[in-house]
Amino acid sequence: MNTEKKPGKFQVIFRFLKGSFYLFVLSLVFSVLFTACNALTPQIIRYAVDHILTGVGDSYGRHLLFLAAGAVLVAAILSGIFNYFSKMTLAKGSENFMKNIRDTLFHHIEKLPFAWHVRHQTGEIIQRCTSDVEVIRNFVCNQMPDVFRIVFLMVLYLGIMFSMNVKLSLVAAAFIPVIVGYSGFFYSKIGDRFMKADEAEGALSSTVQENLTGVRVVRAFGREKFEIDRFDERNERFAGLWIKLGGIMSAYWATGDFITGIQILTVLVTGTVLVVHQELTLGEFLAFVSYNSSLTWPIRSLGRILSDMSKAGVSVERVAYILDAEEEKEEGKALQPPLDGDICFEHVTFAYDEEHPILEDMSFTIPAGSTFGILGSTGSGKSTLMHLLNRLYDLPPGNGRITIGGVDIRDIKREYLRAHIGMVLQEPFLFSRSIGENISITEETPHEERIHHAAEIACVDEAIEHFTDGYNTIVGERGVTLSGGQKQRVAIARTLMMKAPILVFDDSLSAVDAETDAKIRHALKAEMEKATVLLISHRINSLKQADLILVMDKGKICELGTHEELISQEGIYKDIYEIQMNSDIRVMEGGKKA
Ligand SMILES: Nc1ncnc2c1ncn2[C@@H]1O[C@H](COP(=O)(O)OP(=O)(O)OP(=O)(O)O)[C@@H](O)[C@H]1O
Repeated sequence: MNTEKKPGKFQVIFRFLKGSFYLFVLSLVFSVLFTACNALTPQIIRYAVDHILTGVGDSYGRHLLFLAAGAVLVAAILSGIFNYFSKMTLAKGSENFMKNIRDTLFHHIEKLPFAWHVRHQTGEIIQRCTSDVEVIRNFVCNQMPDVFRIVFLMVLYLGIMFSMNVKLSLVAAAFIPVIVGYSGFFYSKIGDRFMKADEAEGALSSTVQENLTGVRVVRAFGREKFEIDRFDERNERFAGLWIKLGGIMSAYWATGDFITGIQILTVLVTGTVLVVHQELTLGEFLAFVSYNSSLTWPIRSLGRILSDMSKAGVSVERVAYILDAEEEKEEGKALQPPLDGDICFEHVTFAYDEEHPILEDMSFTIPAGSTFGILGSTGSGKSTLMHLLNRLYDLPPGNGRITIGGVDIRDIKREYLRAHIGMVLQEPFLFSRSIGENISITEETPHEERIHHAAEIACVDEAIEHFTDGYNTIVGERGVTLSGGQKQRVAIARTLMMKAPILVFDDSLSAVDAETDAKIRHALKAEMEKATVLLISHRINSLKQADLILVMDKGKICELGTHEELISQEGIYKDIYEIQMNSDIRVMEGGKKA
């Protein structure tokens, strides 16, 4: 059990502030200076009204007026400069902060075990890495500095206001808890509605995404009307939720404006009375009104920011969930032995979860340099054997062992093991890059000749040269669409580039016609003479040249032998052989008649 104490929410955030914390501090210092400069202007106005206005007719008065105008100008220039540096350092700090989060998340996700990726939906992970990270960015880079700035502004302005007139300040300040409380309460109540609208947006965009990626299925099954109706229904729900929200928000703004209006009105009336009673000078009154109106917007937004900030906690938890997931650890001896020996499965028993055993007590040996065929019904556990061989999953202690050249693979460094086992999967994944880049993905310095040679062995060179851009043709959404068979062959070429001593073909020729399949296998055998080849296939024709063939069913070994041995005895292999031979004959006869 992991006894390490999990970091608290703020610790999670602080680790990303490394290297940029000083920028946030600088930004706050500039923001303080900016606010202080802004606070000067009403004081200059106050002085001008109380001391200059009466004597502006004489030259001394005019001199003072110019000084006051100059002071306002200097305050405006300084405030502009401080504002610029405050925003600039904040932007720099924010980008560094975001870069740190993105780097950490991506590097961490790359190192998470395969099982973790299987258990989690890609969409969910992407949402945590985008939307939740955005909420955290907003919290750290906007909301926290805003709260600091607003609180400082309130303390400074209220301090100045109280120093001018306590009575009027008490009247103005009495409204602050009402305004902050009102917007805070409102946003905390409306939060659920925003969440529902966000979910509706998610549902709407996933409908669009599914339809774009699954356009062929939609057309082939004539589901356009159904999909359009589904989209319309979701679109309507989404629009409905936002219209309702729009109504509620309008009421909120109107009520907020009303409360603020009442506050300004009260300050105006009280201030006028105080001026009339000579408890306040005209200049002080004007400065007071100016400070009061400068406080209105920040105070109104404070409640919203505070209530929004509570959402960041959930997002931090969602991102921390990914960061807390344990990376793949090397627990064995991390050896790097030569991998050209026999591969032995010894009493291998395995289950992905406790309830469903997948492999049961499987023991067999794959002689070094041989071609080893595996046949079995779907779901019988063939790919699982390969997951174990590649250490995508480790065999728990007591569940048997797998050795290569006598070394338990749990003691072989994962990275090394995987770099020496070339895997070609049934549904290969190609990156949205050029075909050449896809083939040479494992090469530090791609070599054109080697790329072409690998493509030739995989029988895909002609097809590639047929494209206008040849090996520079981009694969995927931005480029050409390769057929299933072409993709499989590009993936084979990619694996051949590894020059791995062990090659696994997991039903990876299923989309290739029988003739090309045979051609590829012969070329492969000639090229990779010494390699141990594991060939998983449903086609007897592909398997029959193998040195040994393992037949499995429901996670158990049923038969093991050469093609000749297996067809000379009753069993699954012979049954499948006969079915496939008969259907081949029927196809040939059909062809002749036609
Ligand atoms: N990562 C996984 N997590 C949980 N269960 C899995 C996982 N991979 C496969 N299984 C389950 O294990 C069983 C064996 O799957 P496996 O892919 O090994 O079969 P297979 O013989 O290769 O099938 P096919 O010929 O259809 O590819 C199946 O029931 C499958 O649902």
